[in-house]
Amino acid sequence: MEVTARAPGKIILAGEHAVVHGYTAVASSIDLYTVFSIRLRSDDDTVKLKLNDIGLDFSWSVRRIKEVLSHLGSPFSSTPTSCSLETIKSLATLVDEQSFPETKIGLASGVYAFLWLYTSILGFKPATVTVSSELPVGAGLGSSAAYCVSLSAALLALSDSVKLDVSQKGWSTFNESEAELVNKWAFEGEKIIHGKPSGVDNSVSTFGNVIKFKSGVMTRVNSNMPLRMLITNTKVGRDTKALVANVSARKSRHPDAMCSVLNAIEAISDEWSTIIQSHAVDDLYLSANEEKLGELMEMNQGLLLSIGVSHASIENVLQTSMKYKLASKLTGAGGGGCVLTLLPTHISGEVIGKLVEELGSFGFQSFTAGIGGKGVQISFDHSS
Ligand SMILES: Nc1ncnc2c1ncn2[C@@H]1O[C@H](COP(=O)(O)OP(=O)(O)OP(=O)(O)O)[C@@H](O)[C@H]1O
Ligand SMILES: C[C@@](O)(CCO)CC(=O)[O-]
Ligand SMILES: [Mg+2]
Repeated sequence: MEVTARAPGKIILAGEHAVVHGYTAVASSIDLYTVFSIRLRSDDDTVKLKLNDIGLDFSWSVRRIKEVLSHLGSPFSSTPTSCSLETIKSLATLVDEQSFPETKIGLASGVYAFLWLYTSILGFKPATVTVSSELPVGAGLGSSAAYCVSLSAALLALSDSVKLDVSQKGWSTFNESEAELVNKWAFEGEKIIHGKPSGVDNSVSTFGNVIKFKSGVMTRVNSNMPLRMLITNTKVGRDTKALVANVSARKSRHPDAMCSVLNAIEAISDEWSTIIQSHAVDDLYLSANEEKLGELMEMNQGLLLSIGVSHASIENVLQTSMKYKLASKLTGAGGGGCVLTLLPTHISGEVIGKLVEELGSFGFQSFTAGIGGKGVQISFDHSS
């Protein structure tokens, strides 16, 4: 039997970085998914990992993984546990033995997260594991969270901690407490990749839709607005862990100024969630609200610039969209990656086409995605 789990990426509508420091953010899932498939094997004694998006394959013998990790007493699938620094060093040994290419070394933490979640949840069972994603990796759309959530979901589906109806056909969802367990394990994986994640990305990937997130607590937001965003990938590579660490360093150098900025960001997030929950009584009301959201995005972007996470490529997208009187902000950790441009209902397809073309002339890639769909889902294939 093969188990497949898929988890969505996300956009942060307001509040990235501030949320790491206990201030509110608002985020939404998007209909682009990361998919993990796991097939347990009895004919082989290896754990094989195929990372299709980054073109890397790994194969560890179960004996070797046990040698390095069995003292930890795994599996402990019902008790999400943090990976210690010492264990990360052991995981690095397992990865180094497979001669990780130097040029892709930034991606190694994802493999550490895989090994940690795999052995903690399933123990030492041979399997072939494959991942592929519709999300750009490391571009602000929550690829790391979608990776950790879909992996945790597939592993838990094979563990004793979750009892699913494996005869179900097609995609099915977890119940609330199972989803909570998936989310907690995914957070442990995110910690290995990010260093200090707030938990917003794994929560929105697990539960889907629009959420508000503050100090580790998620609140569902019932959005009543037809939101449309153009997502532009500047294709400038960046690393969430480094950007989050830089903001923390700036906060310790300028605690008062940073506190004011982060409070201002929280006010923007709160206003965002109030506006999208309100019911538009007519077109005039809707376009007034769209205008307000555009202004909030401009203000949020200005504050993100002030905390040092914008980038020349992001500013380029802002300037270009401004020519079309459209508001934009970075999404996710910034430093490159993706930018959101609000597409109000009145804007014509022709204008959007021109903007996309102009952004394309800089080498950027723009696309739209469905906003606010389902969270993590699971399916079982008995055909082999
Ligand atoms: N499909 C994938 N295959 C392999 N590794 C992945 C995949 N998706 C994510 N990763 C891991 O996640 C890391 C990227 O995470 P990072 O947090 O830097 O960016 P992001 O999650 O896309 O953006 P943000 O956190 O700003 O939303 C990669 O370096 C890799 O370790
Ligand atoms: C930059 C950040 O706020 C959002 C990344 O999508 C980090 C986090 O919340 O973990
Ligand atoms: Mg991430």
